[in-house]
Order: sequence, then structure tokens, then C-alpha cells
Amino acid sequence: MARTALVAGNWKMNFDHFQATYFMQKLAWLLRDAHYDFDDAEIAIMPPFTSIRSVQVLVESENMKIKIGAQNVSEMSGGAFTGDVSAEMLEKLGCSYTIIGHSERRKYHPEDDVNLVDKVRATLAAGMQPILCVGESFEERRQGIELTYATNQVADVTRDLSAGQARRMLVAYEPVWAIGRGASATPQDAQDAAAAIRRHFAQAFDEDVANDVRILYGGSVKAANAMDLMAGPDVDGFLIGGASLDPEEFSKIARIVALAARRRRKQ
Ligand SMILES: O=C(CO)COP(=O)(O)O
Repeated sequence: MARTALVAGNWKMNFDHFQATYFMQKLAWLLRDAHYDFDDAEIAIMPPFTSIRSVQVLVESENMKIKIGAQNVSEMSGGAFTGDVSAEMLEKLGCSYTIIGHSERRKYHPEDDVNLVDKVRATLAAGMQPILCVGESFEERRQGIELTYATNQVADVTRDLSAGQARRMLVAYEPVWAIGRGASATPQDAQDAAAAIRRHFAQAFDEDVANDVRILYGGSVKAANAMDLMAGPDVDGFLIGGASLDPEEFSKIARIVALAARRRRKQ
């Protein structure tokens, strides 16, 4: 069974709920106008917490198959944790995904592997799917250790999962040096990392798990490089930052991924 491609927009700390509503109305119109087929490639939007409800209302009222994700989740299940948002709350808001361990969170907040493991578990327990972000900085790439670096990051967080839990994971390979820079990794870099991560799942769990896990690429994805980056058979879609803030550009990327996925299925 082929993996479903995913085009996910990580809005980061952009758009208040008014802007989010406007964006979603425009995106709905663009996708409808293009007769977008959600069976070709799934689309997900990851707004800031404050806009999740607005996005969900729009998705429902427009009757769109767009999925919703959160950019972070608490590892705690509830109670006296000021400022935290639990997995259960996100699931009730209609979220299907949580982004876990994005490099910006690892950099600006004290998130270590123990937190990340607990966030993955909390997400899975609430019936959602975690998108674990990994990827090397320029320094590891300079040393030529980028593949082991990324697979070690995956291993550190997934080590104690059962096969049933592991197969519901998504991994986003986002080399830190390619985020928000305008220049993405090469299609070969993206494929090499995705293949190494998939191999890791095969070795740590089994081939079935490795075949199910979706691996995304992230880092300066835009319409101009999307088709090339989808060339690698292990790249199952994208986690998109800057280009996800422009509905025209984002819907263009979605249509490109849908086309690439359709072609892949025919091969
Ligand atoms: O961090 C990213 C997605 O999570 C990538 O951001 P850019 O697409 O802006 O490079």
C-alpha cells in the first residue's frame, strides 16, 4: 500500500485568527478552483494555538478535507502546568498531527529527548500522529556526519516505542542550514536522508514499519523546487514554513506534490 503524500504548512508564529480565517478562505477557493483531489496528497495546516479553532471552523464550514496540526504539545496530560496545552485538548479541537522537536523549539526552549519522547507518547495516546523533526546544522554537514546525526535523533526519541506506535510516526528531515534560507537541500540530499531514516526504522523495528512511516523534507521548499525534491522515492511530502504563508504558493506546491504522487502511484 503506497504511503499518502503530505503537504504540511507550518505557520510558525505568524497570523492572528483573523488572518488565519482569511488565509483559509482563500486556500479553499484556490483548491476548489483547481479541482484539487485530496486523495492524491493530503494537506495539513499547523497554525499557532490561538488560530487552531478558527482554522477548524473554516475547514468544517467549507467541507474541506484539510487536516490540522499543532506546532507543539505538552508532555503533561493536564493540571497545574501554566502555559501548556495538552494532546487531548488538541485532539478535541480536531487536530490530527503535532510537530515535535522542531529545530526552532530545540534552540529557543529547553526541549530534550526525554521531553520529546513524552510528547510523542502523549500525541499517540490522544489518537493523533507526531511529526518528529530532525536534521543537522551546518557544522555536522561540514563534518560529513549528517546522516548519522539525523538517524540518531530519530533513534533517541523512538527507541522505546512499540512497532504499532512507531508505524504511526512521521519524521520531517529539516536540515537547520536550509530553513528560511531560500536555498533548500538538493533533491539527492533529501532522498539520502529520507532513505537513511527509513533504513533505521527497518533495522530498529521491521520492514512493515519502515514502509508505513512517512518522511517529509523541510527547508526552503517552494513551488519552484517542489517537483525536484519529490523525485526521491523516500520523500513523502513536505513541511513548509515561509511558503505556507502565501495561499497561492502553498496551493501550487500542493498541486505539484499531488501530481508527483499520482505519477509515483502509476509507476
Ligand atoms: O522550518 C520549516 C518548516 O517546519 C521550514 O521553513 P522554511 O520553509 O521557511 O525554510
